[in-house]
Amino acid sequence: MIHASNLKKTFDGFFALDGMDINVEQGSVYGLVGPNGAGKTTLLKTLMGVYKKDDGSLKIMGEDPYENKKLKEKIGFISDELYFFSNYTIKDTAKFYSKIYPNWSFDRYNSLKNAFSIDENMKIRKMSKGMKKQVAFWMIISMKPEIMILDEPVDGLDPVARKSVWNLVLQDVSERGTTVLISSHNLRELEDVCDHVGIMSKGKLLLEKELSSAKNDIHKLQIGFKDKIPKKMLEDENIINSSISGSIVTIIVKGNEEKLLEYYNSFSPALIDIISLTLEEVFIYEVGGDGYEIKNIIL
Ligand SMILES: Nc1ncnc2c1ncn2[C@@H]1O[C@H](COP(=O)(O)OP(=O)(O)OP(=O)(O)O)[C@@H](O)[C@H]1O
Repeated sequence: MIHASNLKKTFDGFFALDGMDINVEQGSVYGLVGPNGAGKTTLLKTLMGVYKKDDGSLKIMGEDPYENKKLKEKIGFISDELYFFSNYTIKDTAKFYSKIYPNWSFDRYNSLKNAFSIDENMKIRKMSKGMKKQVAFWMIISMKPEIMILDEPVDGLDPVARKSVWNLVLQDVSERGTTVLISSHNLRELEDVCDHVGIMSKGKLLLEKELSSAKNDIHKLQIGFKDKIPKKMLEDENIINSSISGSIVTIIVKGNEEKLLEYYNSFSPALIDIISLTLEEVFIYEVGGDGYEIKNIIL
């Protein structure tokens, strides 16, 4: 759905995108994580055709987005800075969007009134930052776009509103197969909603992962023995890291959970526990030697 490779974008000779690659498949919810200045907004604005790429290849639904009005009608964008006509009410804003987006649905707009519980006759200029964000979600879901591109979308929303907008987005994904690309500083926020995560730093993608496989591949085991820890057990080549404290060994190991338990149980431990890894830990172990770099980025 979204395919970019070796994408470059400069500002006065500075490479804000410096060989960026990204692949977002249809129906997936892709989280793009990176620190301040990584180039997330520049990427999203290039995808939206707001910026013209300097180099590399970029295709959205097989087309170049730059100055491509027809394509943009199929994409809903929540920018880091929201642009609304401040004198418009929500209702006026909905009418305005209905003329731009051919898939716009007033049925959907009306059905969402309860979900947002903001008076549709309220003027945008009277709204708080969080209320405007909610209006942005109300509009984008009513647009029924094929792709949603969301730049730091839940910044400024309280936890209840966050939960409610994520539910609406995920419901849209499951009902219509919408493709969603979300940028955020917060890996934890994305962990619950995304099926793919890309880590970006200095204009490049460091790592891209499918989350279900990421979490199933690496395990943390705590194994306790009454007597000595059998040395042979630690010769398993899938072990990424191990530490010993008294008669307990903690290991981070790659592989299938059932097979691992079978292997480690064969050493007759007194106890064996599988502890779930956080996504941050998975990424850190995954990049191995570069772990320090990634640690600074995602924690
Ligand atoms: N219009 C611009 N003119 C000049 N430099 C820019 C412009 N937009 C972005 N940059 C530079 O490009 C780099 C990437 O910025 P960008 O806003 O894309 O990062 P980001 O990952 O979205 O950061 P944040 O998380 O802080 O929003 C930064 O060094 C920034 O200073």
